[in-house]
Amino acid sequence: MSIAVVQFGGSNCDLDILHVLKDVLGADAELVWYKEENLDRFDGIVIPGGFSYGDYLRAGAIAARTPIMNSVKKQADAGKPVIGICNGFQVLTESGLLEGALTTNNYPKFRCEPTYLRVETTDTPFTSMFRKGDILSIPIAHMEGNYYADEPTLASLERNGQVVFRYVDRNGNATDEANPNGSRENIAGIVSKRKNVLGMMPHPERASEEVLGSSDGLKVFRSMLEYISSR
Ligand SMILES: NC(=O)CC[C@H](N)C(=O)O
Repeated sequence: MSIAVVQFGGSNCDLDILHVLKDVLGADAELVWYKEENLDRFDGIVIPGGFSYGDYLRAGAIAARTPIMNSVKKQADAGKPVIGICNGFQVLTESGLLEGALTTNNYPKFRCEPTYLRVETTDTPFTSMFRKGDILSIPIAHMEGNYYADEPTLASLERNGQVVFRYVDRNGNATDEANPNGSRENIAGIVSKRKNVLGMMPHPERASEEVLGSSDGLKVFRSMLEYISSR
């Protein structure tokens, strides 16, 4: 089993993801440069956070048009699991692999802070090891993390069980105060209709070891690895 960690010019969470996959979880993973056009040899893909191409135009807009994204789409169509974290989530919406868009935070500054997330569904390759309603402590670090989708899209995401994480307070309530960026319905992460593509703004790789203050994010990667083994 091998996981591809995609690298664009300006990615900056790539090595953190690699560390978690290889050193913390003992998985086989490697960095793959954005010019790569064939990802057939990989069983899963992670698109890490960062500032790909300086966030010019819109965060993720240029990365979405690089050669590797055609191969990411091909692998997603084949049912392989794909996770986009923060800038990776932005790349996935810009590529059309996920619905909606990430817009500028309602308070238009870069925000880097711990958040609480509620697990809304365990019926995905990325959350099977959680329990529904689990409250996780996972930090955010972004300026364009304000999730937007129109009403019909929000309704269908809800109906299909595609909303995976919501921003909540420490008691698990999805209040306005707990929403760090103005995301519609406190949405912090969604999956594709087929559920094998996850986008989330918070950084599970920054909450994957106790020494970092939380290891709540680790089960996202462990769930993905288990899903790959069971395919
Ligand atoms: N940490 C990140 O991936 C940041 C994402 C993006 N550059 C933003 O600020 O919105």
